[in-house]
Amino acid sequence: MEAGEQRAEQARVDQVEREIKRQVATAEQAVDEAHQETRAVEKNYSENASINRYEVDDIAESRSELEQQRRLVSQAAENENIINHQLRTLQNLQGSPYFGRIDILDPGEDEPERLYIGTASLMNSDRTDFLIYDWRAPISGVYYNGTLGKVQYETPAGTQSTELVKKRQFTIKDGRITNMFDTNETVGDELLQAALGAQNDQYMHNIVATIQQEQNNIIRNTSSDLLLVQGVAGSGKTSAILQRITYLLYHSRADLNADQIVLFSPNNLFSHYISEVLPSLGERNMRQVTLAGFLRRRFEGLQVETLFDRYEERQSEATAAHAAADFLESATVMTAVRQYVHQLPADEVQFANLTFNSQVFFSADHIRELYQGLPASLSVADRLVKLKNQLIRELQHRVREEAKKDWVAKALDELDVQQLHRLYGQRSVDDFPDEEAQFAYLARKLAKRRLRVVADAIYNNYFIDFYNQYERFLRQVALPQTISNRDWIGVITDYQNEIEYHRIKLMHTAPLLYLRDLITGSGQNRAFQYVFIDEMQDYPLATLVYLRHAFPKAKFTVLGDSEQALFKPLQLPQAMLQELRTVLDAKHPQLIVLNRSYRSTTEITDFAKALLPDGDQIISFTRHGAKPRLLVRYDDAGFKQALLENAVQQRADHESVAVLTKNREQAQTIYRFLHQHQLDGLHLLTARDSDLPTGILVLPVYLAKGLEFDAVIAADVSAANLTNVDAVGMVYTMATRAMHQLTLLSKGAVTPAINSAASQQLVIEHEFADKK
Ligand SMILES: Nc1ncnc2c1ncn2[C@@H]1O[C@H](COP(=O)(O)OP(=O)(O)OP(=O)(O)O)[C@@H](O)[C@H]1O
Repeated sequence: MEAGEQRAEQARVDQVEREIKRQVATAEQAVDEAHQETRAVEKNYSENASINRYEVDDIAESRSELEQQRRLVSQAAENENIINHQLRTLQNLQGSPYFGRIDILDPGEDEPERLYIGTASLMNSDRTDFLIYDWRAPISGVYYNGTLGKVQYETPAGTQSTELVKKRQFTIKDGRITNMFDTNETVGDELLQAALGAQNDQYMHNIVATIQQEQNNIIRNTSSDLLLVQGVAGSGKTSAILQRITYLLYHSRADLNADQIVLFSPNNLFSHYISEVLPSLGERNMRQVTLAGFLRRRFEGLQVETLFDRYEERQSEATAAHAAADFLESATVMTAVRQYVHQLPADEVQFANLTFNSQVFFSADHIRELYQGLPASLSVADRLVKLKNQLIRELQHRVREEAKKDWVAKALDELDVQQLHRLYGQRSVDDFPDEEAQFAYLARKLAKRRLRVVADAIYNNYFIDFYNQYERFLRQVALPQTISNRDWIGVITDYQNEIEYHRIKLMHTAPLLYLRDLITGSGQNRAFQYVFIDEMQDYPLATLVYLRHAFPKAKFTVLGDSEQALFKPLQLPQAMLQELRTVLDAKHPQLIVLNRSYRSTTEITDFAKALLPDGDQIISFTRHGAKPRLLVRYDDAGFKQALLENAVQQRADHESVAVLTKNREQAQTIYRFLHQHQLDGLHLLTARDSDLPTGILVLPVYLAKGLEFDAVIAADVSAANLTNVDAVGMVYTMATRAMHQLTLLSKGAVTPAINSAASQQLVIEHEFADKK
């Protein structure tokens, strides 16, 4: 490119940088002012709120004044938030204001228009012109999708046409253009190379400057209610959905906010790993939850087995147990639940006593009688609503009776002045004709307050024993032939025992929750508009059916890589789409397949793809590094020595080195061993951890899902250690976590999962004990 051209572009960058600086200064001042305003109204509010309300003559008036002040506080805080957000967005632009330029010639125009594209929009000082267009603006779609010539792009007003006459890409660092070129492709590999080589911390980066065309299709898809993304490891699935979230938030600002989006992420570490992406784009984070967290909230009081616990257990379980789990995790079992609830006879409902002060308040028999008195033509859920209303009416009656009892008079006597005032609520002494009326009022209020626990219990459906109900379901469900009656009895007994100890296995969670929700007609959240599920290959179908039920209004974006399935056999994307389409009841499903892998060097990807029977479809990105190494040691001491040497060596070269193991126990053993040698920055990561430090991290492979590290040491890939059918998925997942360097360690003969084609991609080193 001509030097003059670069000078002209640099001059523009300088001008834009000056404008950003000016706007940052204005925004900083506005932030200060807004902050002071918030402090002032807060101070006013807290001073007034702390006045003892009972000393104020007119309580009602003081309340409404306080309410008004509270509103002022929240308005001021909201205003401060908005200005802060604007400041952050401007600061993010500083130093690297844009990365692309498109010149477009609209129909009927003589001169092309020049548009610059960055992470956010920026207007000039008199707000007449865009200096930068947000990458999510409709016209920016042309940058990612279009090659030169006639192009179309989507806008809220419909499809528009234009002509793309130039596409230019920039790398701008600290306000200097370090690289710029014109291109006809989506985003040049050169830029991508630079971006991938520059990952230098433990956080995921936003990929906005280098989004690839097929990723762009994921990001800008607004028409599908089920978007299934099947992508090989490191193909940018997670990156693409994070960009998609910011895109959706940008486009539906008026009717979508971050609280209406939920991302199911594979583990707590992952949340930390991606936490920087959205803020770097000026967006608030969506809600994030792990499956374990979601279930924990729905099973309060029970300890729910996690995916990881299940995985650990499955390694040691007999195959008979697998058949039962497979059934309980299938969509079939969910259909059976639906049918069971639909036909649930009144005498089959497992009612429970409602108690108050350890005494039966409403007996199960009484509740059943009420239920049986309701029209059988109603659905179970509708009948329950009516039953609850009846119970509430009875409770009100009981409150009146209870108010006459001695315990109430006694409790009233014991109240201090403040408590008494609170009991009066809106009323005052003068509102009552005589003392008797006053006492009756207070007694009723007190009784009502004490009996609120019963009201809550009614409201929360505590009068049905769902654990028993589910057991009844299990006892009558039609079993597939793969499960013998004897094994099934074992499953039920195990379930009962677990409940006894306040625990529940993961395989029971979806059918049990579904059963509970269908009976009570609850558990659905209609506010959520988008549900994202990452690493979907680890989600049982039954769980997906349940999530569809729990978020009935949401569009689903489901991402996965069946090759990384640590828990189940491989499935083809098309078959998966069909299956999901049914279970998620989707009207406009779409499948997008990503075959290009960006994370790892060509050498690592070539090894990983050779592991898979259909690995040919994986396209490695051309970024070269050292060949992966396989070190085979035939005794424990040699193995440990190799591990230690490698960990130290890799750490000298890299920020993050992960030692990945098959399970928790092996991670602990390795950690203890390395710990004895006092390695710098050594960490053992567990399912509870949510911080992802740099250094040498020892963790089981399932906790590394979705993450990436500069260097990976896979320990141990011996045949003795990796015997299961899922050994291939395991080695594949371990290998594809590495960005730059991969070392495999084997104690003894190597697992057959590393076949001869894969072995050819390795530098192999054997060392026998007697050689040393
Ligand atoms: N268009 C892109 N531009 C720059 N970097 C990219 C791009 N796409 C992906 N990457 C990088 O490739 C790496 C892998 O991306 P990501 O984690 O999104 O892949 P994934 O498909 O979710 O992987 P996995 O399934 O293995 O967890 C990340 O470092 C990401 O920043």
